[in-house]
This record gives sequence, C-alpha cells and structure tokens, in this order.
Amino acid sequence: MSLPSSPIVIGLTTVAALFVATSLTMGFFSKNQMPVAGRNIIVTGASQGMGKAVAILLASLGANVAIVARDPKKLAAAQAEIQAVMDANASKYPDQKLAVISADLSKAENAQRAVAEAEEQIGDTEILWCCAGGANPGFFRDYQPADLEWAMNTNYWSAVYIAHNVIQRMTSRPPPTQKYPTDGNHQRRIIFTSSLAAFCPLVGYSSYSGPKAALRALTDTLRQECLLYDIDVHCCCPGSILSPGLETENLTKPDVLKKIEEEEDKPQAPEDVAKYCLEEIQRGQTLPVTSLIARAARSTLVGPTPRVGFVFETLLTWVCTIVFIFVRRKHDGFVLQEKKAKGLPWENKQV
Ligand SMILES: NC(=O)C1=CN([C@@H]2O[C@H](COP(=O)(O)OP(=O)(O)OC[C@H]3O[C@@H](n4cnc5c(N)ncnc54)[C@H](OP(=O)(O)O)[C@@H]3O)[C@@H](O)[C@H]2O)C=CC1
Ligand SMILES: CCCCCCCCCCCCCCCC(=O)[C@@H](N)CO
Repeated sequence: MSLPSSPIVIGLTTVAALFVATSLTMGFFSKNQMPVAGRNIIVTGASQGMGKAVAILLASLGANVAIVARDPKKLAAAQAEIQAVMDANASKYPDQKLAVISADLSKAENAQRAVAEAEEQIGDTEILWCCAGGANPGFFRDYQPADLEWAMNTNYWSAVYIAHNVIQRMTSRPPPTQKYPTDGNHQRRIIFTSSLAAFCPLVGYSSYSGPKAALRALTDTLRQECLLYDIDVHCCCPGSILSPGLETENLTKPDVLKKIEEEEDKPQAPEDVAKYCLEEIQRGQTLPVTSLIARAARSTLVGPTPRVGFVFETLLTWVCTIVFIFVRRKHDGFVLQEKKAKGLPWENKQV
C-alpha cells in the first residue's frame, strides 16, 4: 500500500484530522450532559431577571420547577408567566409541576424550609440552580458595615445554605435510575451564579466581587467533593444582564464604573443569558459564560477548573493573559481620570 502523495490529499487529511481533534476536545460531538425534561429543578431568584428566564426556559423544556424568592407579589406574576408556558406545553409534557415558595434564603432555616416545601410539591430535587443575588455598587470607603453584610448575605449565603441542604438530601438517597430510560442520564447538579465581575477587578464592586469570587472558589472545591456523590457543580459567570436588579443598582453605581461597563460590556437579555448558560452546562462547562469578552476573561483565571476544549482554551489563556495587562491598565486609566477630576478625598469636601 502506498501512502497518499498528492499535496491536496495530504492537506485535506490534515484539515479533517484537525477538525475531528478540535471537535472532540471542544465537545462538539459530546452529548447533552444536562437533559432537563422531567427533572425536578429548584430555581432561586426566579421572580425576575435571569432567574425567571431560567425557570421559563426549563419549564419550556419539560422540567418540573420550584421557584424561590422573597416578595410574594413578584413571585405570583412570575408564576403566571411560567404556568402559561407549561399550559402551552401540556400535550407534550402532561404532568409538569410548578411550585412557588417565598423565602429569604440568606437564613439557613428558611433555605431548609424552602427545599422541604419544594420537594413536597414537585418531588426530590435533581437540579438546584441558584440565581438569587444582587449588587449594591459604591466606593468601599462609603459603605456601612451593613452594606457589606447585605452583599455577602444576598450573594453568598443565599446560595450556600440552600446548596448545603440540597446536597445533604441528595446524598441521603440514590438518583432515580428508573426515571429516564431514554437518555439514561441521572446525574444530579448544583448550579451557582457568579459574575464576570469575579474575573475582572472593577472599581465600585468591592462589596460584590468578594462573595461572587467566593462562589466560584466554592464551586471548584465542591465539584471535587461531589465526585464522591455523582453530583456535578457549575458556576455561571454572565456579564451585565438587562434585569430589574441592574436598573436598581445603576441608581447608585459610581460614574467611573458605569463608564468602564459601557466601554467593555454589552448588557444581554435575561432570556439570552439563560439560554447560553444552559447550553454551556449541557456541553459540560464548569464555569459557563455568555459572551466572548467573558470567555476571554475566564481563560485568564480558569486555573485548575476543568476546561472544555483543553487545547483551544489553553491557547486562549496564553493570548488573553497578555491582553488583560493592557485592558486592566485601561481600566486603571478611567480611575486615574476620576482622581484628577475629583482630587484626593482629604484635599476636598469628600470626607
Ligand atoms: N444584572 C446583572 O448585570 C448581573 C447579574 N448577575 C447575577 O445574576 C443573578 C441574577 O441577576 P438579575 O437577573 O440582575 O437579578 P435581579 O436582581 O433582577 O433579581 C434577583 C432575584 O433574586 C431574588 N432574591 C434576592 N435576594 C434574595 C434572598 N435573600 N432570598 C431569596 N431570593 C432573593 C429576588 O427576589 P426578591 O427580592 O423578591 O427576594 C429576585 O427574584 C444574580 O445572582 C446577580 O448577582 C451576574 C452578572 C451580571
Ligand atoms: C482578556 C480581556 C478580558 C477583558 C475583560 C473586561 C471585562 C470588563 C467588563 C466587566 C463588566 C462586568 C459585568 C458584571 C456586572 C455585574 O455582575 C453586576 N451588574 C451585577 O448585578
């Protein structure tokens, strides 16, 4: 047998081999790792913004959904929207369940009650998707201790307490192996929601980036422990989302932070954020992102977190690590301009 000698044949074979190799490492051929039809899913922060969009998306794909937030009025409005989606689906998914639970998740006992109520109404939790959170941007020196505590409660404890309770429950019973004869996937999951702000230092997010980075660190550690229990752990890291929360935070956002965000980040619709995050999770991504810029930022801080598409992501890390030096300098430049305009605090009336 003689080896192909024509340059065209060699060229085409090389391209095909590279395509197959990249596709395998980038997960194009991998199967959907998170089917949702028929799964019992708790979504927190689901009365508005990203959480509501996640709940609607999961409902449209046939999941049983329990939504959790504090304000019963906002919950009722979200309930009507989600129920309408389920009703429209009734012929395809006849037994879909929807539970609505009002709870302040920043307290452990409320988180435990919320899970108990959710399981009573929709069944044993298979997926927990934590979206509850929020930002109170400002300057560190201007915050009261209560503002810093609010950010930690709203973003960190609101996710940690419920995840802790759900993992205790999940590990006290086996996954429902009989339930999915067609796709055979019984993998259970915890999904947190962090932010692009956990990857990029941004003046004005000092109360927020800590709890969000903590969720990412928790994800890495918990992912490893959860190998013991066959539970997967993810942490979504979206950029700005066009949500009621963003409108509120923009009321107190320092101008310098607004300028940096306007320059770098195009806000996305909650529906798009939900869709991209789900797609990334279905490809097996531990830190789902929703934009190219967030993907670039993630690549510089991905560290030991598993990468989907190791070769490409590692090349991206090398390139973006250099790029980030210049981007960070540009952001520092915005802050230095602000200093020039305002002067130092002890030299003027900002005390
Ligand atoms: N908007 C943005 O630009 C970005 C947001 N994120 C993150 O994405 C997630 C969704 O953001 P977004 O769509 O703006 O959300 P919103 O601020 O619009 O909504 C927050 C949701 O969480 C609920 N919630 C807040 N605190 C608690 C609590 N203590 N207990 C229970 N529920 C609570 C709210 O309901 P209620 O107040 O009634 O309890 C609401 O349903 C958040 O974690 C946010 O930090 C990440 C990147 C960018
Ligand atoms: C290699 C180059 C990488 C460049 C990265 C630059 C990214 C800067 C823009 C960051 C915008 C932050 C959005 C998060 C907003 C948020 O979480 C709040 N709105 C929460 O409510």
